[in-house]
Parts: sequence; structure tokens; C-alpha cells
Amino acid sequence: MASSHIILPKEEEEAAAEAGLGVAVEADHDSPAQRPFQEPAPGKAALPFSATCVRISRDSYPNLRALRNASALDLHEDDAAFVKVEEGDYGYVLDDVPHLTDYLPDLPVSAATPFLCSLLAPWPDLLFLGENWQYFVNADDTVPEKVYFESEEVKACIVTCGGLCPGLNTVIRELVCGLSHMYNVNDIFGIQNGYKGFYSSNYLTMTAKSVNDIHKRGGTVLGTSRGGHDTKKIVDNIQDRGINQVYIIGGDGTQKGAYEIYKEIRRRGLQVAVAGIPKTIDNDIAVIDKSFGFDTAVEEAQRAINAAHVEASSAENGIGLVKLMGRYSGFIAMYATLASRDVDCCLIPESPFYLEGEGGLFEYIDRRLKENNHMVIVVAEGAGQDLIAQSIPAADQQDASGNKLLLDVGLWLTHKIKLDVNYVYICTLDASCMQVSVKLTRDYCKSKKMEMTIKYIDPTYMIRAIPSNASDNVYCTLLAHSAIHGAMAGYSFTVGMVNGRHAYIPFHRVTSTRNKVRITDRMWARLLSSTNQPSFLSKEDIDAAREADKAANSRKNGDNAKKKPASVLANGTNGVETPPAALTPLRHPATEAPVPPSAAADVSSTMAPDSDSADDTRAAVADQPEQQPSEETEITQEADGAAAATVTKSSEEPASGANASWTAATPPMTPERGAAAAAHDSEGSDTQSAGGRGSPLHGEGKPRHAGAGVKRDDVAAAKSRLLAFRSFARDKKVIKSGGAEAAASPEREGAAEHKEKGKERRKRFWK
Ligand SMILES: Nc1ncnc2c1ncn2[C@@H]1O[C@H](COP(=O)(O)OP(=O)(O)OP(=O)(O)O)[C@@H](O)[C@H]1O
Ligand SMILES: O=P(O)(O)OC[C@H]1O[C@](O)(CO)[C@@H](O)[C@@H]1O
Repeated sequence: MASSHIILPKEEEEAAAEAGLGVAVEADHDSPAQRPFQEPAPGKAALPFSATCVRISRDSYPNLRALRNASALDLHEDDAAFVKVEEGDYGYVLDDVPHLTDYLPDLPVSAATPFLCSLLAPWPDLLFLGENWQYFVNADDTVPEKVYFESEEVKACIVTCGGLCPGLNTVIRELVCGLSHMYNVNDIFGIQNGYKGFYSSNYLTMTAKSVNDIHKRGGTVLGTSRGGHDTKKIVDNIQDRGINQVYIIGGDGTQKGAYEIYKEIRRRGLQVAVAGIPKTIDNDIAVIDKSFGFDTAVEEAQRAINAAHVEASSAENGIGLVKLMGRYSGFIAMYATLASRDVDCCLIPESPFYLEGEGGLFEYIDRRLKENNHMVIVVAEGAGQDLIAQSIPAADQQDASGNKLLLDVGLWLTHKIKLDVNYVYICTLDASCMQVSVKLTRDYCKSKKMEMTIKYIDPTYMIRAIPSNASDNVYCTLLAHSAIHGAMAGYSFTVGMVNGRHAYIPFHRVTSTRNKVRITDRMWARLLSSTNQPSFLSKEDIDAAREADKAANSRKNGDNAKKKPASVLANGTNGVETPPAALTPLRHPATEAPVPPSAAADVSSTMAPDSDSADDTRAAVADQPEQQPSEETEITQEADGAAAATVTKSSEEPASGANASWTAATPPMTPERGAAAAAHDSEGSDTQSAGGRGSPLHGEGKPRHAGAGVKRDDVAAAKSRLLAFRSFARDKKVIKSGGAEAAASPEREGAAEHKEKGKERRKRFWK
């Protein structure tokens, strides 16, 4: 049974202590084979084990001083009075970055945008100003004043699991060199071939010298594997070999494994820190801004796309088809497409498409070839799996880790295009309803078939087997160093950048859900307008996506309204799994105060699993990664120029109250505002789809107009181009129209008060 670590608010701890409640007992030894709990060595404090997210100061190199300062500095009473503190499930989520309207309450809306601020502001050095929601360490969760481990007592090991990804060797190198150079740690081992290597292979001794140039190679010098995670055997080996720092590099499966290891270590009371460094080329790990290797993959994908383009444009009616990685998410395909500009169509798992019929892929290919004589299609490996399954019945197969094995969408699509891409548009008079309609007829007559050449390029393993590029190298280094500092301080966590800041994140936060491209979001709208491809979505599809977004956001709202104790932050809780019947003895890092079982149980009970757990865990920052990086700034920049010209509709509900003025410049990431943002995104897409094409399924029976085939495409494409601008413009309208009612609302009063505080803060700032 899982054990968990819960840090109670100080009052609860004190109340429980006064009530004479004792130490929580470890009651997890249900199997005689399991090793018993170990008391810490005499004179040695228990590990803090807090995986509470710690905000490390912005832009700062993540070091122990920054760790210490994170709590000491930010939660001083004096400061706290001037920051907007939200106490939620995630600890103290602070909006510590001032908003321009804090300083200039009457600033016209358009001038409150980041872009214009930098252009117009007479005080260009005034930092802007997006809202930044951060994880902060709990007030009562003091970061230790000193390094937990003595250098000479550290025995560290490193393991890589799952698929390859550019940068694995860089992380390994920086872990070894960082431990050695920064902390003088010299007992470092490599575990070979993934988790199973803990119990089935020899450990490799690693030194700064032996890893010196491994970052120049792709892959992982340690080897990797799928499957083979046996928690007990792994922890037995860790224990037997006296390992006290475990660095685990891998994707969401790996991080789940790391969490299991952490829990078992905790259950046994071992003084071992577990540091996860999340990796996936697909870039779909939740909460963190970006996973390492992603940039390199996108860059490398350009080569394949370029080759496909050269091939396609050198042939008569040439089609270049490139398959890129992305099992559940199309981030690589989307970013590679946006970066390349040579792609005419990008297909991703999140956006269903169909082949035949009006608005389908074949029709688009036909049109594109007629217009351009060539085209490039990028398809993410997870796209169209349902379509393939319809034509190739295949048994569900899984890899050793239990991941579904996908059918090759690239091969399948190549085959389908070769067979089917040829339509003749015949205008017919529909006798029954006396309407002119377009009938699409597949033309199998050889003489009429157009010459077409298709070249399928599958660079998937090439783009992940290479060494990381410069920016990923830097990122890998920071992640590795961040992991070292946290582990040396005795913490267990997954590291990552969250909203541009280094953070230590509880394992389950990054594994309980997965980032996906939001097809109702502006980034995807941008892609549609960049490629000019059809969205393949019917109004029903968009409505469904919108509903899903709304439901997810209202769940978040509801969950946050529950206001669970702020300190229920640590690993093993938060509704992700059933709370354990008995808890491990908990010691506060600073006070060493044990958590009374009843108090702990109270907290646990608030964390009973519910169906919302996945969203719950992401509510504070998870929206941010889903909105692709730099989204806010980009939108604002574009929109300012274009909004006025493109607004055609203003019937949307105004955003309520005080939020309206906030939404203007940078949509703040409260759950409520998140919901509003999702809603307007969806509405934007809806606009797009309204004039768009129905799938054969949805579109059947709709009246059609002669000659509409091509025209409608143009209209739809134009609409999709407007999409990104419209939703922003709508925000502006909302603000203007919502301003009057909002002025009288209590929220508005709150905002006024807040602005007063802002003024104070400004004074302090300049002082
Ligand atoms: N739920 C889980 N609990 C414990 N271990 C797991 C779990 N899921 C996966 N693992 C282990 O983690 C390792 C890697 O998992 P997986 O093959 O799914 O790759 P991944 O870490 O998700 O990386 P990638 O992004 O490359 O798929 C395997 O050894 C697997 O046994
Ligand atoms: O072929 P392998 O090594 O199992 O890995 C393939 C999978 O790994 C990933 O690169 C990462 O999860 C996926 O995109 C892909 O489906």
C-alpha cells in the first residue's frame, strides 16, 4: 500500500500535539518479505522528504542559497501584505509579478499590453508584467539551512528509462560533473539499461573524466529499456548498495516508477533522495514548460521536412509525407510545421481528420496539387489511429511498459493516397430537391487520373537519436544542477521549469495527466492559417471540444473552491490515489515534529480520490503549459495590430467583474479566468468551423452549393486565419462592455483595494 507524506499547516500540527496525539506509525509492513522501517542513524535528522514545489528565484541559477531564500524571502509578513497570496491545494501560489494596471489603474486597455508597454512606456525598465502563478514553498516548510548530505557520504546513482531523447547524455554528464565539481561527490554509479539494471546488471562507476564528452553523442551511455520496473527489487538493491541519491531520467512512465521507488524508500525509512528528471521527446509531460530534447527534435525534423519538400517540388504532382513522433500529442508535428513553412498539412492525434468526402484530406490534396503542383504533409505517429483501425483490423499490442503499439500512420496514409487521391467534381442537378449540388465521385478511370508521386519519409528515430542542440544542452545542464541541489538538500521530487522558473515538483503532478495540443487554442489556429489546411472539424467536433474544455475548467474551479489545506502538497496525496490507512512517520524538515495520525488522517480525508484528480493536480499551473510557450505575448502583439480590423462579432458574454480589466493585457491564470479563456478559445474555433466543412459523417444532408468546393475552402481558411485575432479582440470588447457593470461589483471593489496595494508596492519598488 502506498504511503504518503503530508505536511500539515502549523496550527494543525500544534493542535494535534496539544491534543496529545502521537507519532504516526508505519503500518505498511503487510508482507513479511518487506523490509522494516529504519530509524535514522543517531544524530542524523530524517530527510525532509518534502516534495512541495519550491519556487527558486527568477532568472537565478538554482542553488542552495536560492532554495533557502525561496521560503525566507517570499513569505515574510512584510512582503506578504503586498502580494496577492492565494492559499490553495498547491501551497502558496503567489502572483508576485506586478501587473501594469497595479501601477497605472487608469491605463487605457490597449496600452496595458506587454508589447505596447515596451514600446510606449516612458519607463522602459519597468518590468512587465504578465501574471505569473508560481508554486512556493509552504510557510511552515522551511528549507534546510544546510546541505543534508555530507559529500563523502553520498553514493549517487543515475538511470535512464524509456525511449531515447536528445540530451540524455548531457543530463548524465552534468549530473556526474555537477556532483563532483560542486559538491565533491565522487561515488557515482550508472545503472545500465533502465530500471531492470538495478537488479540485473553491474553498476558502472562514473567520473567526471569518464563522462567528459558524452554530451556529443546521441542516445544514452547507460542504455535504456522499457518494462522491468520491480519496485521491491530496485529498492532492495538501493538499500543493499548503500545508495542515498537516485537520479532517474525518463518520461511519465519512468516518473511513475520513480514515485513508486520514492514511496517504498519512504516506507522503509531510508535516507535516500529520489530526483526525477522528466524526459520525453513528445513534450507532453504535464506541468513543466518544456521537456529537454524537444527543441532539438523540432530542429532536426526540419531536415526531413525540407527533404520531403525538395522531393515533392521536383516531381510532377509530388507529395512528400513526413511522419514525426508524438504518440498522444502532436507538439513536435505542430512546432515543426510552424517552423518550416513548407508544410501544407499537419495531422496530429488531437485533431481528428477524415479522408474522403467534402472537406476531407483527399479533396484538399487534390486542390493543393492543382494549385501548387506539390505538397508536404506532416503526420504525427499517433494521428488517425482510429481510421487505420477501421481499415486494418489489428489486435491491440503493447510494449514492455504497457504502452500501446501504434500502427504506422505514415505507411497507411501513403498507401491510401496512392490509391484514392483523385476526384472529379461533377456538377449535377439534384432532381429531387431541384438544387444544384456538387457530387464528389471517385474516378477510377485511368485515363483521367493525374500523375502523382508520393515520397514517404520516416525520420522518427533519426530525430531522437541525435545529440542535443545548444539550447537543449543549456537546459539539460540547468535541470541536472537543479536536481543535484534539491537532492543534496535531501528532497525527493521531479525537476522542471514551470512558467520559466526552476521548480521542484511532486512526482504525481507530472504523471497524473498529459499535455496535449488544444485544438481550440490559438496556436493550432495559427497553424491552420499558416498551412491553409482545412480544420477537418465539423461544428459538432468544435462544440464537443469546447464542452470538454469547459467541463475541465469548471472541474478545476470546483476543486479549487473546495479549498483543501494549503499544505497538502507533498507526494502521495492530492487525490491521485487512495490515501493510505496509516501514514509514514512524518517529520517536519525544520522542527522534526512528527505528524499526529489523526490530524494526518483528516488531511487525507480531504484528498479522497475523485474523478477530477487529474485536472485537480494541474489546476494552478497546468493551464500554462497547455497554452503554448510565449502565447500571451505573441497574441497580444499580433492582436493589437489586427484586432480592430477583424472584430466582427461582439455578442459574447462579458467577463465578470474585476477580472475584465485583468484579462485585457494578460489573461491571468485563475481557474475562473482559465475557464473564460478556454471558453473564448473554443468560441473562436467555433467561428472558424461554422463556415467550415463538415465531415462526411456530420455533413451529410447539408445543402451544398455549386462550385462551393474551392471557394468554401478559401473562406474557411480565411476564417481560420482570423481566428487567433478574433478571440483576442473579443477579450478587448469584453473589457470595454463589461467595464460599466463591473465597476459596481464587489469584485471591482476588491480590485480597487488591490490597486491601492499596488500603488504602495510601486512606491516600495521605486524606493
Ligand atoms: N505505472 C508505472 N509504475 C511503475 N513503473 C512504471 C510505470 N509505468 C512505466 N513504468 C516503468 O518506467 C519505465 C519507462 O516507462 P515507459 O516505457 O512508459 O517510458 P517513459 O518513461 O514513459 O518514456 P517515453 O516518453 O520514452 O515513453 C519502464 O521501465 C516501466 O516499467
Ligand atoms: O520505438 P520505441 O523506442 O518504443 O519508442 C517509440 C515511442 O517513444 C516516443 O518517442 C516517446 O514516448 C514516442 O513518441 C514513440 O511512440
